[in-house]
Amino acid sequence: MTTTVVGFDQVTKSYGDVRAVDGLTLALHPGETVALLGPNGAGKSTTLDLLLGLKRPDSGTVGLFGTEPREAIVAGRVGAMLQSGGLMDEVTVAELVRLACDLHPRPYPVADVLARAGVTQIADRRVDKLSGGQAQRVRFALATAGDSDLIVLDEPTTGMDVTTRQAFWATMREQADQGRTVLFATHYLEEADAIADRVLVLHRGRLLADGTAAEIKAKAGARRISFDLPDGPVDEAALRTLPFLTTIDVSGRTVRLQSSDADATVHSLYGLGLYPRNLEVAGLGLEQAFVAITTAEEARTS
Ligand SMILES: Nc1ncnc2c1ncn2[C@@H]1O[C@H](COP(=O)(O)OP(=O)(O)OP(=O)(O)O)[C@@H](O)[C@H]1O
Repeated sequence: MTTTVVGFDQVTKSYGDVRAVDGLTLALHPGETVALLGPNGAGKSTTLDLLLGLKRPDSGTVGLFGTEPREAIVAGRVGAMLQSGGLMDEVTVAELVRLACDLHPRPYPVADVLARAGVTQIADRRVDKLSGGQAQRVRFALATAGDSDLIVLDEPTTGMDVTTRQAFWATMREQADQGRTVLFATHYLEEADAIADRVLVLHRGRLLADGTAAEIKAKAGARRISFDLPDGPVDEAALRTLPFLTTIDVSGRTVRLQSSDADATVHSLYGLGLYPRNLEVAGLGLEQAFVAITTAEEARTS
């Protein structure tokens, strides 16, 4: 019995000159909820396609539960919700979900699958007549038609309204609490921050960061500083001389900075003879940390 759910070993995949996945080594374990982040074109979808056996690596190996991806998928160990997953025309939601249940070696009752995905009310609608958010819910139903050990989701909440999104993540949490591994690619960093217990940051097909959201924020190293300067006009040029500054934004008398050494920056602020009011120093959010890490990598590699 292996405890590695997903194993990538030195995996490379190119499209012509574009190296979409570049020497990726990675192991995911049971019960982990893992967010896959990265700018457009970072290789997220290609990584998921490789994992699902939809594409073959040029070199390296991809394993699911210690076997070939296709073997694990045929055994029903993986439920997937892909961005591109077109839904069949001219069938109803219930018919499509029933088909997915029929194909799964360990199916759940159709009524339960419909209810969990919140599509019971639209079970008799044709799938080609659904709104974008409704179609996403149906894809979610298809990914959870049976008892799978790994659930793979590519930008699952795109087009979902707030309530649907919250219900969706509550269901995914239940799945992880029951020991399943959930892997999702997203551009919603606040979702990754709230849901994932492990965050992977991909950049040009390489793994740039791998850790908890807190570790990724710490890795970015920077902190946010904000304050008001109520006395006299704000001398932005003087502020730009502050040490360890990474960004500066002046709006009226309010100044927002990012610094890689907040203590030193604030010390120098007083050194400039300024008297900041409402001074706040805080860590970066995951979104800002993500931007800081990927921007630094762009600068390093270009
Ligand atoms: N079928 C293909 N043919 C040629 N190039 C491709 C193909 N699929 C992807 N690419 C290229 O490979 C790189 C990685 O693409 P991929 O779709 O995996 O990234 P992504 O991180 O999922 O991006 P996004 O966030 O925009 O969905 C990109 O440069 C993309 O243009």
